[in-house]
Amino acid sequence: MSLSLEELGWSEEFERHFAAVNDTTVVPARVIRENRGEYIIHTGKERAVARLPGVERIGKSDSSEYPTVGDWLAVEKVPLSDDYLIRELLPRKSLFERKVVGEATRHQSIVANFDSLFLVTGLDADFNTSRIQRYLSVAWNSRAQLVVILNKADLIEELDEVLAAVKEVAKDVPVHAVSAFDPASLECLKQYLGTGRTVALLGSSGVGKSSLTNAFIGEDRLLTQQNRAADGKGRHTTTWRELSPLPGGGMLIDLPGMRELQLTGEGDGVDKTFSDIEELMTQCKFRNCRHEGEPGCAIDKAIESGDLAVSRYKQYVKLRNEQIVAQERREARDKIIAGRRRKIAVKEGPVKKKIAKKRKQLNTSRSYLENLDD
Ligand SMILES: Nc1nc2c(ncn2[C@@H]2O[C@H](COP(=O)(O)OP(=O)(O)OP(=O)(O)O)[C@@H](O)[C@H]2O)c(=O)[nH]1
Ligand SMILES: [Zn+2]
Repeated sequence: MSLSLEELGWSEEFERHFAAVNDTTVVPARVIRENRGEYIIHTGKERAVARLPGVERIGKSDSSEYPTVGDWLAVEKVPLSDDYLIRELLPRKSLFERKVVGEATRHQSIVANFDSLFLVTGLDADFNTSRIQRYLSVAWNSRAQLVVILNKADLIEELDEVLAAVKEVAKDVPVHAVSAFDPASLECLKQYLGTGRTVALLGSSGVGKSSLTNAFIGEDRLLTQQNRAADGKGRHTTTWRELSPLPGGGMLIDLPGMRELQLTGEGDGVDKTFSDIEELMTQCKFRNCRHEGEPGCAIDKAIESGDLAVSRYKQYVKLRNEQIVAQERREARDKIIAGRRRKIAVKEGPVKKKIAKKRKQLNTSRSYLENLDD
């Protein structure tokens, strides 16, 4: 299938980056799928396979240095072959990464260069606002427009109540209640789509991402592509994820369902998701306030007056603590890597001090929190 570069999401920004590569043997291409180090790209003219040169396949300290779905590349045709060689990874305008399951600190890039990230949850028995807060915290610094999507709106009666509760935690992030089975309800999402725009869907397994994708792409087309992907290399793919063009313009990708999204300790947006609480903390009378009922504690006062919900505060402390632990692990790992690279001892003092300081700021003890009534 032929698609113009603009339809694939090309823009002046990438044009500039591409021009800087300054190599007449390369053409631009977008990664639409990744398969264990093999990339399916689209050049605007054709779909093809692209690979990294042998020497670059290993040895990068962070996986975000490798191309991922959504990336724009400068690629060069391999002589006497249909394949391409990856010459350059163009700078990204947005990136979403997550922690690799089972490994404390390694990151995995998931998708790049998307304009909007749909954080999808289902309005069924599993629904809770804490998960939305977690998703917002993890995704905040992806540099894309975040949108909270409440799917399965057909299942509940007290929709207004739930919407109000979600808007409360989402602050300035738009919230839409939809049903994948009701096309009219999806109209409100068209504003994020259209030619050149890329949308990524993120959410736990079962929230209805595939159903939404089907609704946007059109079931027939998705099935056709799925078959092609499965038989293309004779491989069966269990997790389906490919950047797909939409009939109405724009590109969409359904990210694999994740059980629990974890903070990475770098660039997390807990502070931004809970900016009201961070702001309050600066107003406590004592700079080293533990927020455990000390005189002049602004948190205490806000809880008392009902301006701050205890549940919101508890969720904040939980996510911040998680972030600090992730950060410690990350810093320890970075130190080991740096030490190995330079083969010299790394001074630990300053890092430890920094962590100790951060810890102190969040000293509200577990027992104190547990005794606060929601
Ligand atoms: N009532 C209702 N059910 C829905 C809606 N959207 C999806 N479902 C159902 O929810 C279940 C899960 O939907 P999927 O689209 O497979 O969910 P998913 O998020 O893609 O799940 P994974 O593929 O595991 O990541 C299916 O039984 C769907 O039929 C909706 O808007 N309303
Ligand atoms: Zn305080």
